[in-house]
Amino acid sequence: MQVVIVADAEAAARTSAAILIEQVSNKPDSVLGLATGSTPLAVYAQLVAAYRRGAVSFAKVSTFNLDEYLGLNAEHPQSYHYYMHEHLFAHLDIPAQNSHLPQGWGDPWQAAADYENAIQAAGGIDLQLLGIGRNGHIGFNEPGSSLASRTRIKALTPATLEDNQRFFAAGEFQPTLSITMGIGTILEARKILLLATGAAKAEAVAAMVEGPVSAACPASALQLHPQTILVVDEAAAVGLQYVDYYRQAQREQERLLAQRGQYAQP
Ligand SMILES: O=P(O)(O)OC[C@H]1O[C@](O)(CO)[C@@H](O)[C@@H]1O
Repeated sequence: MQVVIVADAEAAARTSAAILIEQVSNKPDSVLGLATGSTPLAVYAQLVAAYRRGAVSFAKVSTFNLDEYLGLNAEHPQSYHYYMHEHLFAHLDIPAQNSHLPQGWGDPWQAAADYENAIQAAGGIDLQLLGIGRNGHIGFNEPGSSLASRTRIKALTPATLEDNQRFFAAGEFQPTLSITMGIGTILEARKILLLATGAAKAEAVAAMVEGPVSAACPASALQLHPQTILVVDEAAAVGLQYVDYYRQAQREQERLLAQRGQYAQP
């Protein structure tokens, strides 16, 4: 896993957006895996800004989101369909039919199977953007999830329900079930970019990077993925034991890339 430590949440969003833009510039018909939650919001704002200044086009891109609540329709303000439309899709040139989210209504078993098929039919995900829950979840794969799991229904833990309670009004229906890509599904993405910021994520980040590969921390499964980049700010990196090494490796990587540029000169 490549660990990139940057100063703050703003720098983390900038770095992550640059990676996504590079992906789309290199492969305009990229299939992107997208995430929700508070963390990616600043990344999406950067993508919208880049699109508006003409730096990138998403006209050929397809997207697949990680997850959705069960029991909310696409118009519900807390649904991830609504979130993605509000924060990203309404502001970019992605054709509407190219954006996919798991369906939180109707037959969820059928929706899960259809979602897996749609990802396959699109040729698989080129770059998957992820956040991480305080309990180490990715998507809604809560602790205890099979590391080989596929898109399916998943019950939310009390910790996740509590974390997400702030988005629902008092007395409003808050879903306790979700439909989420599985960990096996996520691991099939060709590249993975996980973004984590703030002190509340430090423990989960340490477990993901330096703990054992274990269903107790679903994000630790990313240790098995050959092309994962983790972008963290200083606050989320405080629990990492080998932080000096990650910084050194980052410097070496930059030096090598600069050299490669030199060798590429005619
Ligand atoms: O970025 P936040 O709001 O801390 O959310 C943490 C995680 O919880 C989820 O929203 C649940 O799907 C993830 O997508 C996200 O990475």
